[in-house]
Amino acid sequence: MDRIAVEGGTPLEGTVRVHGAKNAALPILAATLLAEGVCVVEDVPDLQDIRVMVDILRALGASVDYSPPVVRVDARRISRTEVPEELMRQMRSSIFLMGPLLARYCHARVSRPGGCTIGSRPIDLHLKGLAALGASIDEVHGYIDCQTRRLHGAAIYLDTPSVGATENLMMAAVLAEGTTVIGNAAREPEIVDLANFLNRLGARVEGAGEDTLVISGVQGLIGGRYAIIPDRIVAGTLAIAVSMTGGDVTLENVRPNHLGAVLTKLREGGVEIETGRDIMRVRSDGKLRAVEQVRTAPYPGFPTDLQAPFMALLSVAPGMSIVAETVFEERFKHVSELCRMGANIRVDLRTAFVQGVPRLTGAVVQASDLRAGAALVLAGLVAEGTTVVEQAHHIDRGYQQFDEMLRGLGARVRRLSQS
Ligand SMILES: CC(=O)N[C@H]1[C@@H](OP(=O)(O)OP(=O)(O)OC[C@H]2O[C@@H](n3ccc(=O)[nH]c3=O)[C@H](O)[C@@H]2O)O[C@H](CO)[C@@H](O)[C@@H]1O
Ligand SMILES: C=C(OP(=O)(O)O)C(=O)O
Repeated sequence: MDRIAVEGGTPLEGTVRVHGAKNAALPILAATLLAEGVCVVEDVPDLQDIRVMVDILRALGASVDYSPPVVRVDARRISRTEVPEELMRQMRSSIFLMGPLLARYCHARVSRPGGCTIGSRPIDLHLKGLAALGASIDEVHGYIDCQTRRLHGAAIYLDTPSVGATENLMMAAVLAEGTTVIGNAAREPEIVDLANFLNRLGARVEGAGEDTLVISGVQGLIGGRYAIIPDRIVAGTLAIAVSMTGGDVTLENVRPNHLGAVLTKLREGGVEIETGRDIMRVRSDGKLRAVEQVRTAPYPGFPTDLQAPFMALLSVAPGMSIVAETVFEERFKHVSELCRMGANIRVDLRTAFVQGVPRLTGAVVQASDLRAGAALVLAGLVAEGTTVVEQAHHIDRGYQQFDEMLRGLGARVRRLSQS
């Protein structure tokens, strides 16, 4: 298992291009199954989860040419509608195969998906929504078997604005007979990206980015070419890193308007940020202020995926900051590791009280999941001495060559590979 070693104390300087968004690319690659022609998807990041999605598409019989950052999928000769269990288990996004397989082939057999262990992560909203669209669903021996004669439009209300359920149901509804209305839909930029991709192929999805989606089913989708949006979580992580270390970094290929809540909190913490349409400059002298309250929430709220990296920042911001995690019930696993590095954080249920300390000290710490791992690398960038982040494979699920990206900005970061 790889580890990442970080020597703290170097300000970050320079320019970096942010790669395409993992959380947009994954559902879009699943959606290529819906097309009757070839799809070419550009700016797909080179990440472990993407490789798993490519393996799944190939296992189903699609012909996939994967030359990062471009993926070409020809799904005209699908031979199988069951996703192999060993691939299902490797990531949460394997659940995205359900909607497209059902819509196009009237059958899908999957097991429960894997993914970051940040809470119980049920899939009840996916299953309830698919049932409303006309799927009959049986769950036995750990497998979920769904079939239908043809999906039909329905009025669906999501009890919580689940990103994954919104995407799965959108993909199922584009080929359903009639109109589907999804109420309390998620509004994340990745939802808009998926809707834009589907519409490029001839689907009729309206309202993406708002809380009600209206999807008018069509007979079939054609192929097409599409470029994925920049990864707002990678951009946010880098902006937080610069804010902590001090320095001056220009991020290219970003959409600052996707980062509203994060930029507000960084400015509150004393960081200077200039934004253009797809560029952002972050400047900091490394002297941060505590922020009163960070509360994660569905978009446009503060993203739960940046809660851990932001907590690394707050752990060295003088004063008391309060962080409330409202999206996932077990997303504080980085706290014990930050405390191992000298942070002063107390957790009460889903609220963390962070008392900023003057300095962190390097230690051997464990990445429990993707964003927790990134947070520990960020903490290492400002810690005295050496930090070794174990289980670095979690970080590779969401950041393309994170160590190299940071080295390019002057950080002293090394990957220690173990066979
Ligand atoms: C691949 C991808 O895009 N992953 C993102 C996606 O995950 P994911 O799509 O899994 O997250 P959801 O938006 O579905 O989850 C939000 C909340 O809804 C609950 N829930 C979800 C589905 C369901 O059927 N029932 C239910 O109760 C979850 O337990 C959680 O508490 O959105 C999360 C929230 O922004 C991000 O942290 C993940 O990075
Ligand atoms: C939780 C995440 O990913 P996933 O939903 O794929 O587990 C994430 O990207 O932070």
